[in-house]
Amino acid sequence: TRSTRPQRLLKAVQKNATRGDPQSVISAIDHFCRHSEWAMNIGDEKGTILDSVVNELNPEKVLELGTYCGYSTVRIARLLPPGARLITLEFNGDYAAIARQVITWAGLEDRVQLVEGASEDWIPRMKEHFGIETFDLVFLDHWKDRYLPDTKLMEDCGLLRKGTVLLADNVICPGVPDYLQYVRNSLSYKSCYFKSHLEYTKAEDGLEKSVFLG
Ligand SMILES: CCCNc1ncnc2c1ncn2[C@@H]1O[C@H](/C=C/CNC(=O)c2cc(-c3ccc(F)cc3)cc(O)c2O)[C@@H](O)[C@H]1O
Ligand SMILES: [Mg+2]
Repeated sequence: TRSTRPQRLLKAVQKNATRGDPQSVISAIDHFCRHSEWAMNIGDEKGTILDSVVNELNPEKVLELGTYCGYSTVRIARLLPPGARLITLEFNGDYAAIARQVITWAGLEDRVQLVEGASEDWIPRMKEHFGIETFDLVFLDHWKDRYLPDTKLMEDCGLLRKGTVLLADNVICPGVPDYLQYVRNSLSYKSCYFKSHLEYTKAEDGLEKSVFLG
């Protein structure tokens, strides 16, 4: 049967990227998505905004919701100090299998914990299962109608501390209106919008950075 797009993306990484070189993995995926097949990675333009937020925060504990093929996982993990940890949640087994191989090709498996499961099942288990008290950074890039319920769940589970940053992809395209309204109007967040473009296109999209005020 025909291969899937994530399988073809992985092949492109294994063909064009150097093992242990995260930047070459990022470039190989961006080249594949620009010249072969579009895929819903954050991409190079929004990716540089993600990079700047990670570099500014220097986070020890990072949570990613929605791994997909592991592109943003590699972007984040490559900037983390060796002692830091990135937990990424992915409930589609096929995507998780691809992402594991992309992360390993980049040589970042020691900093990344990919959990195959749904965010709503695993957010409540972060403390007892991973010994995580609070996160320094959360990157939201999963189903758009899940950003708001999962944010409220993280609040309820005490996973956010004063200063925790939520960074959300796609706040314009496909859009997350209920989430945006919440973080922009809640007294518990200081929110700002980083205007950019939908990955590999000229369409407008952007990231919303929201600091939890406790
Ligand atoms: C139980 C559901 C909620 N919990 C979840 N827990 C764990 N993983 C979850 C997940 N939801 C979804 N996922 C996974 O996240 C990923 C989903 C991402 C959804 N992203 C998008 O729809 C998206 C879509 C676009 C897009 C934009 C324009 C367009 F014309 C077409 C698509 C661009 C993006 O950057 C996107 O991120 C998948 O790998 C999925 O299996
Ligand atoms: Mg996205």
